[in-house]
Amino acid sequence: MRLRNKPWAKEKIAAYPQYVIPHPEEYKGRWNELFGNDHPIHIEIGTGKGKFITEMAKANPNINYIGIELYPSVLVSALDKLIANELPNLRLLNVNAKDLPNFFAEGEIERIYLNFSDPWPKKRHEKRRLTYRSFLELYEKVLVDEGEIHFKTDNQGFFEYSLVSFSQYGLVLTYVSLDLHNSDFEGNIMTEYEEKFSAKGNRIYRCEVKYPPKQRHS
Ligand SMILES: C[S@@+](CC[C@H](N)C(=O)[O-])C[C@H]1O[C@@H](n2cnc3c(N)ncnc32)[C@H](O)[C@@H]1O
Repeated sequence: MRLRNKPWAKEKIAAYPQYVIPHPEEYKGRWNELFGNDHPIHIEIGTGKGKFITEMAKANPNINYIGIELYPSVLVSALDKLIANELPNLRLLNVNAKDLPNFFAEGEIERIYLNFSDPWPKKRHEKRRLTYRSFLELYEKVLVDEGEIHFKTDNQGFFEYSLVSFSQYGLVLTYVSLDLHNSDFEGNIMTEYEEKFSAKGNRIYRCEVKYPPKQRHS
């Protein structure tokens, strides 16, 4: 995707190492030193242009947020929002989620947000879906005991697939809405894709799942 890898985007990201952390592996196990506190860390995978994570960070100063996005040309919009807001509890990473355990220690993350992840509808692309089993394994490596995934999408097929994938992995469903914008869920923060799809009249699906307690060794 040449369009998504424009050099100007990489240059802009490189100019703000205080916001888009250039070598995140150096902070593995000590992200709270970077934030300067022991607040819980929530990450969004596929943060896109950053509306959700920026608004979440503004609304919840006692939670540290990290937005993870693969494409520099998309992440620059999230960076612009962070520059404009100077939020001490938000940082961005220009990395691939498949490398998460290189950047975070076991139990370092409390919650993962997956918002409007690419559905990859073709069966042969199943392994690329961010709710595929191998990703659930990666998330488990970095999450706290009984860590959570909060997931929303407008794609019914992808939502149903993800519920099955979560269940087969042993995750416990703690919340589900089959029509988020017509539910009693309070405090929803819309993402860029959510605004676009709901304006078209698409229904939004949302769920929360948590990992079962980790095995304790005596
Ligand atoms: C459909 S967009 C949704 C963006 C945003 N969450 C929203 O709701 O507006 C999905 C985003 O996930 C990013 N993405 C997909 N796979 C990823 C991965 N393995 N690691 C990091 N980002 C990824 C894509 O580059 C894209 O920006």
